[in-house]
Amino acid sequence: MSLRKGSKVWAEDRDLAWVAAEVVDFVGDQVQVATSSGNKVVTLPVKLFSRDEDADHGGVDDMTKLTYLNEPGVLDNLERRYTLNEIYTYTGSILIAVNPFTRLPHLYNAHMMEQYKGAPFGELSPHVFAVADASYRAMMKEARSQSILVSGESGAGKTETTKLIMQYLTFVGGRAAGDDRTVEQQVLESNPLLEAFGNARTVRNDNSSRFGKFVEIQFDAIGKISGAAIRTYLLERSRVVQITDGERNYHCFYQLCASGGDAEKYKLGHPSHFHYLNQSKTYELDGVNSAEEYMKTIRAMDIVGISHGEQEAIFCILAGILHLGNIDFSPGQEHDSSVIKDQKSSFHMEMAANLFM
Ligand SMILES: Nc1ncnc2c1ncn2[C@@H]1O[C@H](COP(=O)(O)OP(=O)(O)OP(=O)(O)O)[C@@H](O)[C@H]1O
Repeated sequence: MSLRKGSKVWAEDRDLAWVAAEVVDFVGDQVQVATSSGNKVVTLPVKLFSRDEDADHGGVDDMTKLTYLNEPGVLDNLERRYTLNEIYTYTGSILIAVNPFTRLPHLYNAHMMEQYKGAPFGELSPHVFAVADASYRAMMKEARSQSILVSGESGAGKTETTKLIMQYLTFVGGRAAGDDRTVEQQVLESNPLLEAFGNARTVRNDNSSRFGKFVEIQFDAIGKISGAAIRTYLLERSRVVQITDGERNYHCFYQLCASGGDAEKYKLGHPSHFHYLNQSKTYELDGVNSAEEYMKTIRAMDIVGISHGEQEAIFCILAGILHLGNIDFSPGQEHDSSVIKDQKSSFHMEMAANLFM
């Protein structure tokens, strides 16, 4: 990059990451810049990046249209768009989504899905439906499987984005609604189910997926959904027995504790009574009712075809785990031996043993 007095640049900033600046002088092999925040900074030329002073106020919808494709330019463009609630931006065929942390229902309704259906990629505003549609069309045209990779740091919005992609694909590949247990309904209901058993509150995300997943949706020759398979990877198992303050165990445990009759049946109560849940004092999630979530989990199990017998077996295991966590031991008479500590521990041991039978 060739610099001269008056060159518009981006300079590093400890608080803002990057700040707009202008070259005012040269000091030996260093450059002095005046930043938009009113500071004068002396730095090496390699630490400065060209800045487009005439950048569109609202940003550009594809990063490839930026005059200078550098990190500060990209971040500035995303910020300009985000301020206007434009959370999606392309970089060629890649879609960048910035988490809005607020519901934007107008972006995802049936009307929007209809709009993106069959529209050439890039013709409409950047959108996750456009990516899903492009892969659906490519599959139909080339008769070959397509993959969509969703990546980002924790809390970036991968789970929500994946659900939107699945929603769109079931929209374009669904059949006229019949009963509740169509393949597309089963595909969609797999989400609340996986989230109940594999998602938990972390310090970064109230609904953090603690596993990876590969979702496969199969289509027939005319583009209708014919089947689906979901493979999960690397569930964070240690969370079942150990959680840090501010975080939670898997949602399913709190749901079962709030289930009313079922909780009584398994001799459960408030999460604060169970060691595997009370290591953290966070029991509730903002805007989430565990009893209602329990009903949703049961409904999802029904729809994906988990029998009532299997459901009961699953809940017995969950309750058994909670009881198991409440068993305490104390040193026994013999060297290196242990005995059940007290009546309470005996009760939980008996419960766990019965539930695991
Ligand atoms: N498109 C969106 N519209 C509205 N809210 C969103 C959107 N994407 C993400 N969010 C919000 O951000 C939260 C975190 O998103 P999400 O769980 O999808 O992140 P993630 O990348 O899957 O995180 P993790 O890796 O921890 O599982 C969601 O619970 C939701 O509140």
